[in-house]
Amino acid sequence: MGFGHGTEGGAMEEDDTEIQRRVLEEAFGESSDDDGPACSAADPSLSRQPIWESVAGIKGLWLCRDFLWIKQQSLLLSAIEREGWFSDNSHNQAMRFGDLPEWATELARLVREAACFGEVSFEASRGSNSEDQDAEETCPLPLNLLWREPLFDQLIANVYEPGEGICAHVDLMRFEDGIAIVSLESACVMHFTQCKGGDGNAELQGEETSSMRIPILLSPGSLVLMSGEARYLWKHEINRKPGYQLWEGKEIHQKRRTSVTLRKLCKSPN
Ligand SMILES: O=C(O)CCC(=O)C(=O)O
Ligand SMILES: [Fe+2]
Repeated sequence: MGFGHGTEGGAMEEDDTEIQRRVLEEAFGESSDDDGPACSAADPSLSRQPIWESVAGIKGLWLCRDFLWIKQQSLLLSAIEREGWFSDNSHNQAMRFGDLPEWATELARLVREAACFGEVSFEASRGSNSEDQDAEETCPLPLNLLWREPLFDQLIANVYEPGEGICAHVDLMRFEDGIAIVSLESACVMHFTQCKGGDGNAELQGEETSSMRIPILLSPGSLVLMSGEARYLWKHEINRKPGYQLWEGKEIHQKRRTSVTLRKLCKSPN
């Protein structure tokens, strides 16, 4: 397991990989080989509880700011670098389907663990109307999604240079509900805009309802989970044109940003 899986030989390389493996075990805890749920209330690998915030006004949108520690963030980044997807600077996006690299499987395990064990902070989620919250909304992922196998079987890694973003979209309908986005390197603002009519049409690029536009700050190491309305009835976008990356009244200094999106493909009809 782990984010380090060098392919080249050499004592140095092996040492590095071994160190990375040990660091990961300390940082992430050993992964479970059990067939059943990988975590329980007594899981000894749990050394801290991530805090989840729901996003006011958007059902099914959850943010975990402290998902990855700094050390974990750099291990994840180096695992992505080792893939060599972006080494010649000619690509800024890579996709994988089916069997994911080991580090992505580990990341998916951490997403599940965080959703299982994380604590919902109603204070941090302030602004959301607690009366509107039903029982399902106290878990960042509905249980039927949380325990599906595999949790994810598709990944996209995106690298954004300053000024680059992603235009408003709803993820394709060929992906199931329950999407995770992990942010690395630098912060950005992601905006959510409600889809007109809310019929969840594939790849909506169309009209929006009035001015419902909700920003969330994606800091490095954070995790976003989208399900239900957030996944189907809201578009998300990252606009890094000058003037759009404002947080608490201040323009965010733009640097390179890397993200990993994890999704699950819908079963194809036989
Ligand atoms: O890079 C991100 O944070 C979002 C990526 C995304 O929305 C997508 O690939 O569908
Ligand atoms: Fe997306």
